[in-house]
Amino acid sequence: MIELLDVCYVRLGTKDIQTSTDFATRILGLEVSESSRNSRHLRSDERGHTLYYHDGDPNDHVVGFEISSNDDLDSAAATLEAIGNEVYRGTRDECDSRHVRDFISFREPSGLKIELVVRPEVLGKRHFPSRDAGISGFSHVGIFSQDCQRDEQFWTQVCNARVSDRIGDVPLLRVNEIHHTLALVPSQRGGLQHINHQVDSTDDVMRSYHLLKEHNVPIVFGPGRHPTSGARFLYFQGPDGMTFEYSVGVSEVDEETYRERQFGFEPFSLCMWGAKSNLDGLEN
Ligand SMILES: O=C(O)c1cccc(O)c1O
Ligand SMILES: [Fe+2]
Repeated sequence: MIELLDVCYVRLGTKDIQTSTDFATRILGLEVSESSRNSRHLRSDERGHTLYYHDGDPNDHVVGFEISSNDDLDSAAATLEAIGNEVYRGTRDECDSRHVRDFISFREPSGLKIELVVRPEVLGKRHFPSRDAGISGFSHVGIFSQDCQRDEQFWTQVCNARVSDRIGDVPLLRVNEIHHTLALVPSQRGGLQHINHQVDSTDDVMRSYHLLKEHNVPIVFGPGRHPTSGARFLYFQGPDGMTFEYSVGVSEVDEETYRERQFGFEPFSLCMWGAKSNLDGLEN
């Protein structure tokens, strides 16, 4: 079994690196930690980077997960190859550009590229974002799934993820004590559905709601509250059509006593305040 410790970064291609950087710093509230002609590393917490933009195809998405050691990386590679996945080992240069000791990559069943990473860099220097959005860190991703039941099996049976809740057949999956690190959202396509950052307070969610509207950033869903994790949330659209979420108050799970719950596939399962969802794959 592959043991995922946490999600550690997202890598996104973009047709316009400057527009994407401006959005990430001036609107979303991240900090540029490294910059080259065709790429930006962006910080949201103590980690060296949690989002990476590079010149390229906006449909090129990668999600990185941390695992604990090189031994675990070798056994993960063997596990994935044994079930028919092609596994790629990162070169020294590729590891250096990610600020990780080692990584492998493969494609999950719906086609999204996943990197399993050992020893991602943490910085002693305090995170100092360019806009005070109240971000406390990168927390979870939604990924599109062409077959939620098949993909849930992959994540739970190969990668040791656990189901915290299901909304219809949409599983919210945890890899540690946080309610979910991964959500599988039905779609014909693969790739990333949304990128979540936690903020400090409901005030931060509401302050951003007004700021985003002032800047004509499309609001996709919210403000609202998820009955599943308990988080107050706001979803909005960033560059290249990517959806970003701010949320606060996501619950933690006691592994010994928690039992997964089944929510109906209906609007109040997504928002207990009654907001209507325009989320791709979760419209109501
Ligand atoms: O936080 C949640 O519970 C949640 C539920 C549905 C979809 C999401 O993106 C979520 O973050
Ligand atoms: Fe989310």
